[in-house]
Amino acid sequence: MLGSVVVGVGIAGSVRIRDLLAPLSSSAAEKLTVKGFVSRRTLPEQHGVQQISIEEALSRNDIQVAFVCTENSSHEEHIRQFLNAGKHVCVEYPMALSYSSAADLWDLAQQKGLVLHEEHIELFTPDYKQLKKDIAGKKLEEGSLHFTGGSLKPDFGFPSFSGIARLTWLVDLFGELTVKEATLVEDEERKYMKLTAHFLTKDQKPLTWVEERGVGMGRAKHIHLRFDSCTLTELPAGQREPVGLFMQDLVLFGRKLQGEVPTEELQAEQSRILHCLQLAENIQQFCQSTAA
Ligand SMILES: NC(=O)C1=CN([C@@H]2O[C@H](COP(=O)(O)OP(=O)(O)OC[C@H]3O[C@@H](n4cnc5c(N)ncnc54)[C@H](O)[C@@H]3O)[C@@H](O)[C@H]2O)C=CC1
Ligand SMILES: C=CC1=C(C)/C(=C/c2[nH]c(/C=C3N=C(/C=C4\NC(=O)C(C)=C4C=C)C(C)=C\3CCC(=O)O)c(CCC(=O)O)c2C)NC1=O
Repeated sequence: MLGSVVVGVGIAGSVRIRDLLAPLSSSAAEKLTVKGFVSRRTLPEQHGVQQISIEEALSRNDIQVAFVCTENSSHEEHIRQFLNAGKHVCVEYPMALSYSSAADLWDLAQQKGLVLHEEHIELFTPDYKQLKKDIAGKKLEEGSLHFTGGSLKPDFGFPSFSGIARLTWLVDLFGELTVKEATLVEDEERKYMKLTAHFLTKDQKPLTWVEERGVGMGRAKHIHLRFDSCTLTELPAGQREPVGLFMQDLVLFGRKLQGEVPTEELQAEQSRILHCLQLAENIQQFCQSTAA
């Protein structure tokens, strides 16, 4: 059994505590237990789990794993602390707010012989799984993905990083991309922002990503994907699954801890994650150079 600590008790951290207390039976998630949680606030017990200090979490021998569920701006620092203390880390996406930080963290995990796992629940959603099946083997001519959602606090980072899940979809579906242009429109008073990024695929086909957030905007994704044989204008509705998204991620992390995930799969995942973070950084640079 591996003892774990959950750092940051917001939406994601609370789900992690709940899932660790009731792991999917007969899965690798059952190898994890929860020993405590860390928060900047003083909180009561969460489902019988007690608050501990970060120092205790870092030093206790019965804690071998940390779940980093805080705002994005503090992920890097928390990951570094726990890896340096010899603990495996599962972090909610994005692992860092720059490409070079992420690459450094990965080197550190490798040096220490520890698992560093970045959660990507967007790849487990029924709609995504169905979309991926539906377009398998088709040749993209051009496409767009438009996300809308409520406004985020500033410590979630530049929108190409907080929206890394949309980039992950595009890269997982269409392979490596090149950023051609990106712009950001912001209205701080209205807490509104719209990021538009233009990419080319390896086959030189154009793809557009729009990430739009504002107070009261509903969480939604709109697609327009034109292939050689057909055009998709709506996300397919996938079959709802009995196992929750964060639980599916927990099982994957558990399998990594057990050494059950093949090296090629780990390497492909790491390349995808680093490529997405590189794209996020390129987008940020484009936006900042046009803003200057
Ligand atoms: N909510 C969701 O469905 C999903 C969230 N994520 C990721 O999960 C992470 C957290 O997001 P949410 O839970 O939605 O945000 P949230 O705002 O609900 O929670 C963040 C929590 O971390 C706490 N925190 C911040 N700094 C801390 C520190 N130094 N020590 C201890 N606690 C600290 C805050 O008080 C807050 O409760 C983000 O990285 C996000 O990208 C990823 C996928 C889905
Ligand atoms: C209701 C308020 C609500 C909040 C505050 C919320 C926050 C929230 N959801 C996220 C992702 C996500 N959130 C969900 C799904 C949910 N997440 C949930 O909290 C709930 C109730 C669902 C409903 C099933 C999914 C699937 C992702 C992954 C990215 C995606 O595919 O959109 C993220 C990470 C950044 C991002 O990708 O946008 C945040 C901060 N989600 C919400 O729905």
